[in-house]
Amino acid sequence: MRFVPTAIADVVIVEPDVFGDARGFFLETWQDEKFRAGGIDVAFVQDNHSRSRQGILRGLHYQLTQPQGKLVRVVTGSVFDVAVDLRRASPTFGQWVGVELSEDNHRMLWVPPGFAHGFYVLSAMADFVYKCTAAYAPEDERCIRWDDPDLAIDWPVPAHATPLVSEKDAAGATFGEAEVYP
Ligand SMILES: Cc1cn([C@H]2C[C@H](O)[C@@H](COP(=O)(O)OP(=O)(O)O[C@H]3O[C@@H](C)C(=O)[C@@H](O)[C@H]3O)O2)c(=O)[nH]c1=O
Repeated sequence: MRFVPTAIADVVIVEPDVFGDARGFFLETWQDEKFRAGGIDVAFVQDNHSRSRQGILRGLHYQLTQPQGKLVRVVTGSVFDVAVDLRRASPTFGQWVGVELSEDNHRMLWVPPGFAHGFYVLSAMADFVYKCTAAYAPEDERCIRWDDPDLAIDWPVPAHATPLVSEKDAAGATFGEAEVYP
């Protein structure tokens, strides 16, 4: 299990050991002691699974007073996954990291509390699964537009294509007007 730092401290790529054999493969997706040793010392209270078609973009989501840390991965297909630092006191406030997660690279991304999160589906279909450190609280949920010009996220969207987003996500706030963390 490797814990690979990203350009934003606290956002970590996790590369599990994948044990392939004649039957297929085996990997650990969570192991308390190993993740703690890797700096991810948290307790999870909810697991989620979403399925999306190619071109779908979900995000950028966060919960304001009940922030969720998320350990995210892809079990079918591939996505471009993004975490945005919304901690005003952070030296990387307003910066983002993007990582391709796929069924082939088996990578996970640790998105700590204090970040907005979203992903764009690169494959025909993607099954996205993740663990959360706080329960879903719809009244606490906030959304920043994926294409906010100040964030300037370099989504790998093909020329002349526009990501497909939910009505809720299309109505997201700008980064400038969004409520953020201290
Ligand atoms: C997120 C969530 C949604 N739902 C319901 C509400 C709604 O009817 C339906 C779809 O919800 P949404 O449109 O918010 O789903 P979705 O756009 O997939 O929301 C997710 O996006 C990614 C990027 C994240 O980071 C997650 O934390 C979460 O916000 O599922 C739950 O019951 N529990 C949950 O934890």
